[in-house]
Amino acid sequence: MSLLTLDKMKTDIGQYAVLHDVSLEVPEGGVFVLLGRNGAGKTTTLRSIMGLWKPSPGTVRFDGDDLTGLHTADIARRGIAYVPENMGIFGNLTVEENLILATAKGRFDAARLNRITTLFPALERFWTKQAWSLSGGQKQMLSVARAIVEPRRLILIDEPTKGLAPAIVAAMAEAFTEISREATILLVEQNFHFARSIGRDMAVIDDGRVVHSGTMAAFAADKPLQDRLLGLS
Ligand SMILES: Nc1ncnc2c1ncn2[C@@H]1O[C@H](COP(=O)(O)OP(=O)(O)OP(=O)(O)O)[C@@H](O)[C@H]1O
Repeated sequence: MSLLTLDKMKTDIGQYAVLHDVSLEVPEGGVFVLLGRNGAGKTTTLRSIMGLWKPSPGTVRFDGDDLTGLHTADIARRGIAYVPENMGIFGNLTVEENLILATAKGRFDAARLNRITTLFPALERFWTKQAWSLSGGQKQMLSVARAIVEPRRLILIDEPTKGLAPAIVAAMAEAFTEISREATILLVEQNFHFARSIGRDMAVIDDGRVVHSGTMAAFAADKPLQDRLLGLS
C-alpha cells in the first residue's frame, strides 16, 4: 500500500481552476520528486495535501486514512510536515527558538536534537543567532530542521535548492538522503541534477495534471521524454 495517495484531485484557487486531475501514489520511504515547469501546479499540490487549499473533488489518503477536508493542524498531527518555498522561519527569533517553536511540547528530545545538529552542524554554531542573520543555505537547513524536530512519516519540501550555491546543494542532498531513511520525502524541485541524485520515484505535473510517473532512473535515462515534459535542453 502507498503511504500517500492522491486521487483525481482538483483544486480551484478563487475563480481559477489550477489542478485539474492530480493522481499520485507515493510509496513509503525514500525521496519522491515532483517535477514540472513553472506554474504547473506543484506548490498547489503540496498545499492541497496540507489542507491549505481544499481540493474538490478528489481525495487525499495517508496511510489508509482519508485526510480530505481536515484542518491543516490535524493533518500535521498525523505526521506530515511542510517546508514551504518561503521556508516559514521567524527571522527575529534565534535558531534555538525557531526549533523549540516547532516541537510539540516546547522542549527538545535529546536524541532528535543530536541528529539535527549532526545533519546540519551550522545550526549548532549559530544556535543563539537570529535567523535573519543566517545565509540562504543555513536558513533552508533551519526550515528543514524544524520539520524533523518531531518524528514525521512524510515531509513535503518545496524547492529547497533555489538560489543556493553548488556546495550547499550537495550538502542538502546528503542530508535529504539521510532523512529519507526514516521518513518519506515528497520533494518539489526545479534543479533536475539535484532531483535525479536523490529521487527514487518521480512524477511530472503539467498544467494541473500528472502527465508522467515512474522511477527516477528510467526518467533520467530518457532524454527525449525529459525534453518533451520539462523542456530541458
Ligand atoms: N493565490 C493564487 N491566486 C491565483 N492563482 C494562483 C495562486 N497561487 C497559484 N496560482 C496559479 O496557479 C498555477 C500553479 O501555481 P503553483 O505555484 O502551484 O505552480 P508551481 O508548479 O509550483 O510553479 P513554480 O515552480 O513557478 O512555483 C499558476 O498559474 C499560478 O499563477
